[in-house]
Amino acid sequence: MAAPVSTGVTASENMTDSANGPIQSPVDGQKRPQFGTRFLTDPRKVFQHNAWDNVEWSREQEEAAQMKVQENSEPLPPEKQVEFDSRAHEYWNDFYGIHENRFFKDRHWLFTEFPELSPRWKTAWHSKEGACSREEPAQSVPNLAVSSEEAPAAHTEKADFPGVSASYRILEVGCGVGNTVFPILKTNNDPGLFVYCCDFSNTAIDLVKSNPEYDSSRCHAFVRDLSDATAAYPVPEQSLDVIVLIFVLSALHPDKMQSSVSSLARLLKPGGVILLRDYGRYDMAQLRFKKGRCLSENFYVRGDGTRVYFFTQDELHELFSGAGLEKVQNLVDRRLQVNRGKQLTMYRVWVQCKYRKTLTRPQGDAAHN
Ligand SMILES: C[S@@+](CC[C@H](N)C(=O)[O-])C[C@H]1O[C@@H](n2cnc3c(N)ncnc32)[C@H](O)[C@@H]1O
Repeated sequence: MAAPVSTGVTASENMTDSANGPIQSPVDGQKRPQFGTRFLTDPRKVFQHNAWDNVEWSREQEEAAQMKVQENSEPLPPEKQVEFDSRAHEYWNDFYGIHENRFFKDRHWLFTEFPELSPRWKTAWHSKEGACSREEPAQSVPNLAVSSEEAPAAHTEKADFPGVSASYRILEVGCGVGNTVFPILKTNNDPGLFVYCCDFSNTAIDLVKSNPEYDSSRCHAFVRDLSDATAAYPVPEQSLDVIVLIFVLSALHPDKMQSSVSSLARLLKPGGVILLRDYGRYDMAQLRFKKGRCLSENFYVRGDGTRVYFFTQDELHELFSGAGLEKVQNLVDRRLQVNRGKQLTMYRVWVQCKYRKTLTRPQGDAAHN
């Protein structure tokens, strides 16, 4: 079944439901309790529901997608590429100027998929598989990560460090207007929590700061270009427990992804994790790009000037392991969305990753054995 084709894709069309579709996949043996309830076993019944979980792709479907991408892989000329790169933040400013905070919806899946954002979560390293343990309450878990006091203040003076007394620090990069940040602040009432969030769109950050739920005693929003690996963050290296990347890495030029991920990895405490959810290869949004929108392989510019890359699991693994992080989770989430009225089928593909900074265990610490 072919994905529907539209003309003149803009960020708003292209990203509809991108982050809101429930996630299901039993990949990696991870238990994912909320999702995975509806499987399409009889293709004749496809229009009986709005969505199907964990959809298998046939080889023919994969090959057809590959061919469609191939047909539309002629890159735009270099001067256009440079313009889209140098003015990237302006295109996003325009996007938020138009949509303000009405576009991206809050995510109900956030805490089931990423319990690291929930209250009482601590970076824990003692589960048998070596993966983060979501069940362990904070009190029973040795917090092996270095504290902010011990962490080297590489980029910032301690006096300038918002949230210096916090015991759990989350940074969201590419936070937009706060559709992840505000649910975290609302749901996670841990008094030790501090949330940093940044975006290179100053329009988006102004909207975050003007939100009545913005509380500067618990949160610090700032403008920052992720792709500028030399620019400073207002936190010391090795001071963050969690970094969240939701549909943002895909907006960067592929050449800048590795240095960007590596600069983020330096901010993580040993034991800290990067959580990512982003577009997967052959997602409907990729297949519906028209000719003349391709920038380089699997990288496109939308009608409104914003850009998007479509990842494979392997590429993300390379990026995170290239930054010295180890895999906790790397899965692909394939979902079939159905427009019953128009009898359209839409194959969505997302990738979800958790990568952590290896813990360097202090010598002679029995708690770690
Ligand atoms: C698809 S939106 C996702 C927004 C938000 N994470 C969400 O899911 O609601 C991508 C966001 O990344 C931001 N962004 C794109 N490139 C960026 C960069 N180089 N540095 C920082 N933010 C960037 C955009 O301004 C936009 O807010």
